[in-house]
Amino acid sequence: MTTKFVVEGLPPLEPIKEISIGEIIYQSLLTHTDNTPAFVDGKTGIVITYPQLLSRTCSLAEALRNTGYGPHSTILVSSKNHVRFFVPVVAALYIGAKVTTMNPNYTPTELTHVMNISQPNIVFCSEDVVHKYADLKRKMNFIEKIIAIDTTKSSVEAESLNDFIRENIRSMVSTISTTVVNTREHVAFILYSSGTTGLPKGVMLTHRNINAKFLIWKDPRLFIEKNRTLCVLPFFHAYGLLTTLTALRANSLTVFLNEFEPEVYMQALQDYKVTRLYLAPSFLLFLAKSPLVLQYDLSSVNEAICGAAPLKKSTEDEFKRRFNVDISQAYGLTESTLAVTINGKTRSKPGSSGKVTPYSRLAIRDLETGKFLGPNNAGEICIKSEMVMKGYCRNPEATKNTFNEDGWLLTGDAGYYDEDGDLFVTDRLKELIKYKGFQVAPAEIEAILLTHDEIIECGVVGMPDERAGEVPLAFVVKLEQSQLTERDIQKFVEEKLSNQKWLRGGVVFVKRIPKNPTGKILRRNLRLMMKQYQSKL
Ligand SMILES: Nc1ncnc2c1ncn2[C@@H]1O[C@H](COP(=O)(O)OP(=O)(O)OP(=O)(O)O)[C@@H](O)[C@H]1O
Ligand SMILES: O=C(O)[C@H]1CSC(c2nc3ccc(O)cc3s2)=N1
Ligand SMILES: [Mg+2]
Repeated sequence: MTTKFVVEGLPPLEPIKEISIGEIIYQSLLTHTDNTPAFVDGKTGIVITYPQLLSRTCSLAEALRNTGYGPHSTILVSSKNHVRFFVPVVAALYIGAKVTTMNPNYTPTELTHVMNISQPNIVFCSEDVVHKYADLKRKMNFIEKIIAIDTTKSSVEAESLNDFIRENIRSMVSTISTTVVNTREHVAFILYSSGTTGLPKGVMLTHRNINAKFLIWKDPRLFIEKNRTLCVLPFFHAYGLLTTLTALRANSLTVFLNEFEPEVYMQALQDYKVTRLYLAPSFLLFLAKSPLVLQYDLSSVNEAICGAAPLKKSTEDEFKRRFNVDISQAYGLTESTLAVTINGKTRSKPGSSGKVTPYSRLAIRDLETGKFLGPNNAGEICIKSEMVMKGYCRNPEATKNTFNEDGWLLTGDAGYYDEDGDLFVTDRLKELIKYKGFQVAPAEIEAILLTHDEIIECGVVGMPDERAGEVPLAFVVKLEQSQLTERDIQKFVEEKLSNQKWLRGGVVFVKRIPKNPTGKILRRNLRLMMKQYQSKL
């Protein structure tokens, strides 16, 4: 296999050590003796300090060991963002248990799908979803115990976290001997991809994957290490989980919110003099456009990090005018422990997702021949990295289909890199619309629709058509008072895009576009809406 047309990552500053992330986090918590907060609930002001976090995680780890849990176990954390969310996460990592997380808003059907993948032995959840897991426990014999993390009251179905710890150790401890693991093989996390295209898959990330991520976040060429972070992203998704775990390792402050309430978000940003914002395009759009933002002091912010989906250049420019901060765009997947390219402090080009990170390599593969292409040629983005997953949990078939014969991760995304090695992500291959042999990118039509003043949100999918194969169909959320018609919108697109991209499938006006917690369009849900629309044609 030629190494020609492979983009090497930034040379690493240090080698990846063979120590568990439980030990790495434990060592950094030990150094943090002053009574400063690790987590603050941005809405209630409730705090857990670093010394409290150290004693709770060590005590819970001991209690888990005393009840038979260890490197053979899988521990589930399923809760809305909470000041104690990371207590079971870190305690599990100390004892070498695998950590899996799930969206507490999942329906029983969705939970059944993901539970059968990771098969957790013990569930740490918020009190409001104990009943869901108690129902599942009656059907799934691998679930042994349920512990509620946000209450002091135990119930028949779930012990409180404090009761579980108190009943299983003699006294609180603030030291632990963490379990030694084979960091290249031992799974640290089983995390679910966003379920944008198909049903979520259980991505297995090893301790070595996470170690590499920690080192990248420590890299002064890319990020400012010490920070005060505001995170409204869900801790149960890779983005919120891994970036917050990195903040813990760096002994930084994480101010979190449970949901995105604009006034609360802005007040927290100002009150806690937040320096780093983790964003997805939908939040960034609000910060760039909303008049509310201008009523607050934004001067503390010196880093804005955005990934997950394409970010329009105009939005990036508007944000920069307001915050006077360059956005660090990043590209990655759950399967690559998130970002493998980062447009970090050494900012390269607007609209680019930046340069390849240390410990990673990137190539662009021709869709027909599979051969790697040179600069400014679009094709499938392929990744090799110390951060690439071990595989999909209990899904060897999907794992095999996700790598090529040389072990490159096939991302399913289309893009190109320029002569400086800066990556530009153009679309997702799985979503391309096939109109008479043309490949039409939904994101391109969506970007045009969003330039219309009366269109708030939109999502484009390919509708089956016996003559053309597929035709673009747009779901549109328009301003309440807008008189826009289907034909107006079709003409708007016809004036701006070439023939194959016209909305021959039509336009459907809807109240909202289905999105996942990081603001990505759930196209498989759009396809279900399309089927309902088609049945009425
Ligand atoms: N900077 C970016 N620009 C464009 N797209 C991005 C960017 N960062 C991430 N993405 C998109 O997000 C995807 C990775 O997201 P994630 O792993 O959360 O799940 P998903 O791929 O959206 O869902 P699923 O794999 O379950 O269908 C990438 O494959 C890419 O399509
Ligand atoms: O890992 C990082 O460095 C941070 C910087 S921004 C980023 C993101 N990558 C993805 C990939 C998929 C997704 O659904 C969200 C994000 S945010 N990760
Ligand atoms: Mg994916």
